[in-house]
Amino acid sequence: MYDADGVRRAVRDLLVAVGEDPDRDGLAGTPDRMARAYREILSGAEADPSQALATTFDLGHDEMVLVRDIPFYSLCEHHMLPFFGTAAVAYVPSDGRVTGLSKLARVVDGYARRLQVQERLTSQVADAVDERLAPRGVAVVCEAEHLCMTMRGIQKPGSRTITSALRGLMRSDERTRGEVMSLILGARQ
Ligand SMILES: Nc1nc2c(ncn2[C@@H]2O[C@H](COP(=O)(O)OP(=O)(O)OP(=O)(O)O)[C@@H](O)[C@H]2O)c(=O)[nH]1
Ligand SMILES: [Zn+2]
Repeated sequence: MYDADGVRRAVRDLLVAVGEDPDRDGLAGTPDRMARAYREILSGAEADPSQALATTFDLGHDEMVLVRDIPFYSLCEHHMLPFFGTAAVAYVPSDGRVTGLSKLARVVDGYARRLQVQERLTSQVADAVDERLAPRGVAVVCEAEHLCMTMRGIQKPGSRTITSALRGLMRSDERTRGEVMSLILGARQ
């Protein structure tokens, strides 16, 4: 349960702990701003993002559907610093049962808006599509920059992490896997 008052208090304490004056002009509203910002950024934690996939329809389409270049923003659970990039979600419908294209982006958003690691984000999206649509195969690929690796620590700006989660046909059938991976990764610079 998100506790906005608790976040305000904690941010005020944090400002003091880092040697700031929480009452100075620029900072007076910061605890409240951060409480509102975190409510938004972490809003996926209290949701079941897979519900977005409850709406399905029968289009009689049995070939692969791929939505790629879906931007996402998340917070790494180790440092609470942003990691952000793009996700691609592909599936091969069974019985022509498909979902709205925007719903795939909603699922990515929902699982990104919580304290995360990139691997879990990737597999949660794949599992949600797998469970809700019961497709013949699912592939999810996320590519992201982690600020904990670029603005601090090892400081490797420009380094990108790619994670994938494959289910069903996308995992077991070499040709399908090759096709989806080249569609997802092929056009990248
Ligand atoms: N596997 C994985 N690791 C992540 C992710 N986000 C951050 N990390 C890593 O989590 C690790 C935490 O390592 P620790 O040694 O506990 O923390 P640290 O001392 O801050 O580590 P450094 O970042 O190496 O300075 C680091 O190697 C991060 O790069 C993620 O999404 N997936
Ligand atoms: Zn981190």
